[in-house]
Amino acid sequence: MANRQQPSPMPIHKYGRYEQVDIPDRTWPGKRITAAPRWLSTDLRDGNQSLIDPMSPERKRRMFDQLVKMGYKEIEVGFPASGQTDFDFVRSIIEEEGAIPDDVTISVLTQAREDLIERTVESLKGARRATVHLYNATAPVFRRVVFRASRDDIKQIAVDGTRLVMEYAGKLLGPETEFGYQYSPEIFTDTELDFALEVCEAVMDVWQPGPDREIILNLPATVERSTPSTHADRFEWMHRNLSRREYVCLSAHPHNDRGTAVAAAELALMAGADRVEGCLFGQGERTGNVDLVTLGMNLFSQGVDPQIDFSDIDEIRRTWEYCNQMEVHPRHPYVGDLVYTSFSGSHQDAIKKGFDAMEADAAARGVTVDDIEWAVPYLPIDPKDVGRSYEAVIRVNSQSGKGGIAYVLKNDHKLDLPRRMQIEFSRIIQAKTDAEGGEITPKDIWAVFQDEYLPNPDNPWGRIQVKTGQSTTDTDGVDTLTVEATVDGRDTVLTGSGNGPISAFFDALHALGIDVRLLDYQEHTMSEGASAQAASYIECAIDGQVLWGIGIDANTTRASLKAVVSAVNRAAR
Ligand SMILES: CC(=O)SCCNC(=O)CCNC(=O)[C@H](O)C(C)(C)COP(=O)(O)OP(=O)(O)OC[C@H]1O[C@@H](n2cnc3c(N)ncnc32)[C@H](O)[C@@H]1OP(=O)(O)O
Ligand SMILES: CC(C)C(=O)C(=O)O
Ligand SMILES: [Mg+2]
Repeated sequence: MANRQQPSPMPIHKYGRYEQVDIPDRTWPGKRITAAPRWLSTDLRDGNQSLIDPMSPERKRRMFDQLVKMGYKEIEVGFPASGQTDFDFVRSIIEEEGAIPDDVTISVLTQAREDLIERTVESLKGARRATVHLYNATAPVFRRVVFRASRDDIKQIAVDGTRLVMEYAGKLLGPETEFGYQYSPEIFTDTELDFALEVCEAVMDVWQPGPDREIILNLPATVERSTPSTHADRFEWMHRNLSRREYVCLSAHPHNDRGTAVAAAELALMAGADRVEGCLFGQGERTGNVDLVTLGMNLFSQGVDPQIDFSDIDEIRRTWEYCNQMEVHPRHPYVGDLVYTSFSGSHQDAIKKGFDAMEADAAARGVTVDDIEWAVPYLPIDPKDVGRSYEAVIRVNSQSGKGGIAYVLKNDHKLDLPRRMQIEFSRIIQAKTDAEGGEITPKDIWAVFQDEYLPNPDNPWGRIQVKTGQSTTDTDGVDTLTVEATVDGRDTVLTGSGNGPISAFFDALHALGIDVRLLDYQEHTMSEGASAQAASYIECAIDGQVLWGIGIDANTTRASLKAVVSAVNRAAR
């Protein structure tokens, strides 16, 4: 197979490759995620620190309440030593009775510097459950460029930091606080694995994890620099090699620099991680942290409970947009304006068939569509489950086909057009979208449909308007029909006979010189109850043309006569 790509002028010599992990008996590729991990939202820390205008206390509070409402039990609420705003925010939620539910742990981040650690621990006084999260970068470039220090010096920063956290927690926090500890070897993804392990072990030697004394070891992809598979290999390696593993909560913190943070988080879970840190809608430094909404919804779409409530995704999004002063992209998974919308014909056709099949399957089993497995093509989840309506599912433009248009008519107007009529009407819409470009709204589709097939009260047209019709059947089964109508503007009484009302009407129309032959006829009720309307569809050959007509009436005979008139009027239009 030929590949005609040519070398580019890009300066590729500037970049090295990431290290692969020698782990030939890796197990993660065969694993599945069958339960939700522990989640930590870092919207108020990693998310907040990357905003042009960090959240005001009021915005922070809105975001915090939203996260609690959704069900997050671990929330990183800030970097209290960064300044008064974060410190005061942490104090405000601790001091306000009931602001932090008893089962929610708040967490705060600090560098491994004594003055910062003291201030950080101080911010947590009186908290019910709190974790201090300490980090220092461990990767070679950071050792050389940022800290200008050896491996041992870097390990010592982590060890000393851990000891200081414990000392200040002992001094400043009372017994009312269930105190936890988290350590992150920042830039884990570029750190030599043996060194990352060495630092984590040294930190554990200080913290002494054991029964009822876990340690959270968070291995951040501070800058995402490898494929998700290598990220997973690194997690599996740490998972296998860490001592005291049963007391370690192994946590992933993927960033999205290569656009694969979600995959990296999922593969890390398959490789042994217990917990994921991220932000709603992928907010965070540079390209963002891993998107907690996508991760949670990915689980949901596989029938795994994310243990987070996404049922009103638009409310979550509105709060997020207000707090971050940013907008969610229209293509953002599960939430963007366009993600449950299909414009293209073959997609719309499949979606319509999918909805129809769901209804039929549910009816056959005597249950509702919500009781059976979701199986609508092109829609990975039921939009209703996140509070979206079906209205936007199908939108029509020049890329659309009959299925989409038929879906709009069925969904909005309860008209289930026969297949050949769908084709006929879609050509009419196609001509309009080709001529005018852009999207045609459901309202416009309906206006075109009414004008084309139904007596349009705003713009009446056509040779014939039926007023009343009466048929009688004699003992031989011959129907005689009398129709009061306006023909070419004059009131007229038409009569005819045949083996049913439709053929009797055709007979009457022959008297006007109209040659009609029936090709197909279908009808259905549009609603239930006393005021139920019926829709009749008729396909006729009229003076050499093949055309559809539709009639809507509470009486099925009148509906069929109107359908004939619709087709006849169209033939003469
Ligand atoms: C990957 C991440 O997201 S990490 C979190 C990053 N978030 C933030 O930084 C937001 C909050 N930070 C801040 O407000 C400020 O950085 C402060 C108040 C904490 C500290 O400010 P400053 O005292 O001015 O220090 P600055 O931020 O410039 O830090 C640089 C110094 O800290 C050292 N340092 C950086 N990280 C760490 C660490 N984790 N532990 C110990 N020392 C560290 C650097 O080597 C440098 O030291 P040097 O001055 O001796 O060269
Ligand atoms: C502080 C750490 C966990 C971090 O945000 C990162 O490394 O990305
Ligand atoms: Mg981060």
